[in-house]
Amino acid sequence: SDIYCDSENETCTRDISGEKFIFYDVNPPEGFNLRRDVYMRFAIMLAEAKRNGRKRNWHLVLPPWHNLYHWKNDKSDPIPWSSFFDTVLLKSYTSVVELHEVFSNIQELKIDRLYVLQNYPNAFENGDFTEKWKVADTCNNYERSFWGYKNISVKEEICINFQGKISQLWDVIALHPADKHVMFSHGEIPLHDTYGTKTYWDCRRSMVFNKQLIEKSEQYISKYLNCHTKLCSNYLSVHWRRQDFAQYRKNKVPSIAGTARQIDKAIKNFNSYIYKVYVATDAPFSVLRQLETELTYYGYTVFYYLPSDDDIETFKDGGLAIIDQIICSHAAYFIGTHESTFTYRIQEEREILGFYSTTTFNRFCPDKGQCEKPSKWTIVH
Ligand SMILES: C[C@@H]1O[C@H](OP(=O)(O)OP(=O)(O)OC[C@H]2O[C@@H](n3cnc4c(=O)[nH]c(N)nc43)[C@H](O)[C@@H]2O)[C@@H](O)[C@H](O)[C@@H]1O
Repeated sequence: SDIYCDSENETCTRDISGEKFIFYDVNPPEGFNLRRDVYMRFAIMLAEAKRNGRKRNWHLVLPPWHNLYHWKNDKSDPIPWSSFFDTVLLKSYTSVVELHEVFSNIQELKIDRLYVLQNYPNAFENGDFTEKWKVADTCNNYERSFWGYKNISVKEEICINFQGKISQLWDVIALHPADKHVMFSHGEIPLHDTYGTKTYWDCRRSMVFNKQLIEKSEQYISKYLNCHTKLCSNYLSVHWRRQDFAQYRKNKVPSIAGTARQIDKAIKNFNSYIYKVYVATDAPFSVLRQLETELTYYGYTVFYYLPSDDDIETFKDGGLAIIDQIICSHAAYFIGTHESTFTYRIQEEREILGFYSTTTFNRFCPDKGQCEKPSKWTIVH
């Protein structure tokens, strides 16, 4: 009803004059996989309101991937969500738009209100964590980058101390009911209304990777790992997070020899006919080769995805990480890294694929000391 076509020029445009948009941004050092969770919080907030017949004219703007701290190769242009995800499926979950789509009708964007979210100085005032928000007296510095877009500006900035569930943001938005473009910075501060519920998983299932990434990963699985189904039975996969984890969490992650030992033990306990190990890692190549040597000693053949220059150009750091995640998610058995959101997203993917959760919620332990079992976030249909 809001689409107007000009039959002479054979063009159609959408009248967006009555439409309203939520923009959000995330703390710069946060990585790709936490950002995916932050997206879900906003998408669910909007979807749930719409499910209750409210906020029909509201849309969520997908913040482009720009200047991610871990993505050394992708520092220039903002990357749209379609480079990584099937946006048709994202849109089927709730009304989301890419930022470049917002600019299909306008040259410049003035955001009515930018709410800079910030934590309360003491989250447990009086010993309790209570949900609350208020306009803050003092503001933390927030550097506006607008994902590299030079034609975005803000009419007014308001700092909000915030703690608790994301749906409270509707009350914040209600401070200025006439606003059409509202932005939240530090989108990671508000929490999910419910975690691990059907609502969570309905949204999670709509986050399907794009076709090129799926095809590339499936080609690898078929060609090198010799598996031609979704639930492979002939290889084990690991997400071996190193870099800052190996440096700053020494007592939480295993040594290289310890890693190989744990992989061997897991295979012997699970299915001793497996002899292929797929390693997804952010470790430097020399360290990966050391792990390979250890695993070869145990009799395993080690696989990893080494992108060509063309692959790097096409898929970018984000796509290469996703290819690793997809290959891990199809393995007969998976071992991940404790407290890594990269690992969590693989575990979710495996839940969606239908693996037994005993093959999924496994973690590397430190060589010595305590090793509590990983939490199990099993799927709800
Ligand atoms: C402790 C926190 O951990 C958080 O990391 P964590 O949850 O593992 O998960 P991510 O934030 O996604 O990891 C950061 C980035 O590291 C690369 N990376 C990590 N593991 C792999 C892998 O197996 N393969 C490939 N190709 N790339 C990998 C990838 O670019 C990913 O976007 C950090 O984002 C935070 O800054 C903080 O350091």
